[in-house]
Amino acid sequence: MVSIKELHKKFGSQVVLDGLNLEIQEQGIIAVLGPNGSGKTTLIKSILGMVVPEKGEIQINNKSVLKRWEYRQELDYLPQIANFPGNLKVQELITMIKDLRAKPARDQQLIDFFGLHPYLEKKLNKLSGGTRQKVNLLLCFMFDSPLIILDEPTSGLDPVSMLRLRELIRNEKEKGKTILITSHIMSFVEEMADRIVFLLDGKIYFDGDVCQLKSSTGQADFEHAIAHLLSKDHD
Ligand SMILES: Nc1ncnc2c1ncn2[C@@H]1O[C@H](COP(=O)(O)OP(=O)(O)OP(=O)(O)O)[C@@H](O)[C@H]1O
Repeated sequence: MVSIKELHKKFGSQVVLDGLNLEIQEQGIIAVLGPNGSGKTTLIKSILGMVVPEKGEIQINNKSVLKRWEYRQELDYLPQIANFPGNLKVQELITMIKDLRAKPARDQQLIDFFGLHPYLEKKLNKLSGGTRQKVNLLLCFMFDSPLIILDEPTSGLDPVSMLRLRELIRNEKEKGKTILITSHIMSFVEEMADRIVFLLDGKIYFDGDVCQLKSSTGQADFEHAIAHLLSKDHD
């Protein structure tokens, strides 16, 4: 589904991606982890065509994505920070995104699911951070694309909403989708991820499941295993 070969990206003199290779051919949940600034968002934005790499190749469904935008119709994206105009009302935003994408949408179902009815006529800049995130999740999940990319989906959510999000992601996985997630919430990653991809020094430093991560780092619990990988950053 996603094939990335020898991807290089610099910002000025700062090398962020340094010949990164990644193959995602399976369905399920893939967590992209790494220290702050390791390039997770840059990798995601490269897949989306929002960051243009200097070198390398990204293919989705065996087609190169560079300067071809149609493939975006087949993916749903939750940005880390969504900057919509603050004076738009929630319902106006939902309608605008539906008009732009022109695909069938299950907005009503997700409005019920996240309890967003009381906020539909409120302006975005009047919402709490968590409610705004629920709106962002609705915008992402209301279309039915086979590839879903979630940059920090848990951001600002209370425990009940976190449970809802887990349920939503699991349902999408059961439909046979591929879901790429970045998160700093390790309990969430441990519970949800089928595969962990850990970025360090512009490359994939670890690629495997939670059990393999624990055994390869010699750590019994997940947070310590991740901390062990992070400590390599300072060697
Ligand atoms: N548009 C840009 N211009 C200049 N530098 C950038 C730009 N985008 C990202 N960077 C730099 O590239 C590096 C990687 O950033 P990126 O956001 O991909 O990291 P990340 O792994 O997602 O970090 P975090 O865990 O903090 O979200 C950082 O040092 C960042 O400052």
